[in-house]
Amino acid sequence: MSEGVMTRTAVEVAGVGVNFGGVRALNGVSFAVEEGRTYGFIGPNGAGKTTLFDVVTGLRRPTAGTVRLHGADVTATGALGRSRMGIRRTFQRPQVFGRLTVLDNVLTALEWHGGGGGLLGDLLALPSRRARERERRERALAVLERCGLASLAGAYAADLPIGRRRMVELARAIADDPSVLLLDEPTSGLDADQSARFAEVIAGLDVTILLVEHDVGFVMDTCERLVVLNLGEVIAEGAPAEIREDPVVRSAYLG
Ligand SMILES: Nc1ncnc2c1ncn2[C@@H]1O[C@H](COP(=O)(O)OP(=O)(O)OP(=O)(O)O)[C@@H](O)[C@H]1O
Repeated sequence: MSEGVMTRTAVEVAGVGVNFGGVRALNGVSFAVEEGRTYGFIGPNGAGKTTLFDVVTGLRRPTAGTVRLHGADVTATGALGRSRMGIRRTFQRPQVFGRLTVLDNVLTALEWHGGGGGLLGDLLALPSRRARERERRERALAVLERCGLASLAGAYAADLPIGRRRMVELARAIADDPSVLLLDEPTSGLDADQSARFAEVIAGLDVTILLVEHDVGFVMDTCERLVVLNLGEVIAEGAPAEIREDPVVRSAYLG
């Protein structure tokens, strides 16, 4: 980023804490992710990465601290409200609608934008309604193409192996141009080709990305900045090359 160019913050977490009974899953966690950047969150099992994603997406209310999305304080805003602000997420275990086809999984993401005319529009099969449906379908098919899923459009999501289900989940998450995308262990269960495709798809998006990943090679290649968590606290933040050399990170995580 050249000097004088204004950068805006997409996600800002300040002093966040989460307690589960006696367990401090997060403690005093702070960081800010600039718009359009890709940040990786790494750390050993139980470091608090998924809990942090739950806090950012509104699935869990922190016991301390604040969360800002595009500058607005959303600490008290639920997951649906944050979703309306353009935040999307994929999960450690891919969440797809197993009884829907791959195409319908993606269409569900576009459905809520409204089709014009409501129920009456459906009953009367208004031309505006049909045009809108066609537009959505084309858009969904384009996303499937981009994710290498075009030939599977008619397959039921439940019948797909995990790598494909991950791609379906990604396709659904990016279908309506989110502003912030959180990916929880996106390459888990993917083979090398699928991981490369995944990296290619997300590199082509105009979106702020936060990703949790155990595949250190993938993280180092994909992310512009890394935040390292250990026992619920941020122990380092920096560019991948700096993190690789950080002695504290090496002893806690990289070995
Ligand atoms: N619902 C819960 N109830 C009680 N403790 C929990 C709950 N969820 C997480 N924890 C605890 O909080 C800590 C952080 O867990 P979290 O799943 O966020 O870590 P993580 O970094 O995502 O781990 P992993 O890499 O294994 O997915 C752990 O000690 C975990 O056991």
